[in-house]
Amino acid sequence: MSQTLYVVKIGGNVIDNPEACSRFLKAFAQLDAPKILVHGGGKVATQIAAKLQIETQMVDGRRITDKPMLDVVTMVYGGLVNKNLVAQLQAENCNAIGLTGADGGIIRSVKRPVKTIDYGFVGDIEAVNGDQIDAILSSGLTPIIAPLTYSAEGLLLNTNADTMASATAVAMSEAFEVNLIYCFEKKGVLSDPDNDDAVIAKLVPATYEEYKSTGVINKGMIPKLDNAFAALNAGVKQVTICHADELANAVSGGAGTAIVMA
Ligand SMILES: Nc1ncnc2c1ncn2[C@@H]1O[C@H](COP(=O)(O)OP(=O)(O)O)[C@@H](O)[C@H]1O
Ligand SMILES: CC(=O)N[C@@H](CCC(=O)OP(=O)(O)O)C(=O)O
Repeated sequence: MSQTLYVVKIGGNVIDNPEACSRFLKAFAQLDAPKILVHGGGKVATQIAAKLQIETQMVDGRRITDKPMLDVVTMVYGGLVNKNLVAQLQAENCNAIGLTGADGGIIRSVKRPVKTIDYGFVGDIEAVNGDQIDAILSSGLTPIIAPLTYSAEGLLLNTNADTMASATAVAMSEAFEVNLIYCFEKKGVLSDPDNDDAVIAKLVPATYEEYKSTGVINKGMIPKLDNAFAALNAGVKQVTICHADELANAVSGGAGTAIVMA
């Protein structure tokens, strides 16, 4: 049996809350196996853009990224957020290395083609270099990956962090038993949006479709679950969606929502 690898994604609402983020990083640092952190930061990007009088426009959970917005997300994701996470992890004795998808050529994408909507500088992932990530892990480092990728033409592209986590988990499942954990500010996928304790313990595709059609599952949870099921279908061993405070329990299936095929 191959070794366990944790691929953990942390969302923008937690990153924006210093106390919650610090508790999460402590728990992440203590995971006792090779691990990768993929982070978002959408909320911080929106705040900084507003300060610069750049308006944010989201379509289907994706940010319309023109050149000024690309500059903002590059500074925020690749700089401000990524480097602060790395510094805090160093203090927790986790030897983190901050990377975008362009660093080491780890995640390449293609600029999203213009159909009805022009998303601008947004990338759709084409390839993840699992061997390069494996080499970084083998040197004892923990990659902290920002939601930016690069194209063959040399563009830097804004890329959804949930998708980056899923694609990374899939690529790494050739060499590891990958446990993919999406951490955010709720206890899991809820069967009642008004009740924060109504956590679905196990979510199968049929129930997902039903909750989607009735609107119980909506907004950002839809692409997150599409990414979760895609990862499971492509060889990732375990996928969980949980509260950022419950990472330690979620790795063993003791918290959050387990995403399962049956
Ligand atoms: N059934 C549901 N259970 C939990 N969250 C849901 C549900 N339906 C929609 N959501 C929304 O999905 C959001 C998570 O998606 P998103 O904002 O993309 O996450 P992240 O912070 O990880 O980037 C939650 O903040 C919540 O408002
Ligand atoms: C193309 C696109 O939409 N990229 C996302 C990347 C950040 C992200 O995914 O952050 P969260 O996980 O905090 O939502 C964005 O700019 O919002």
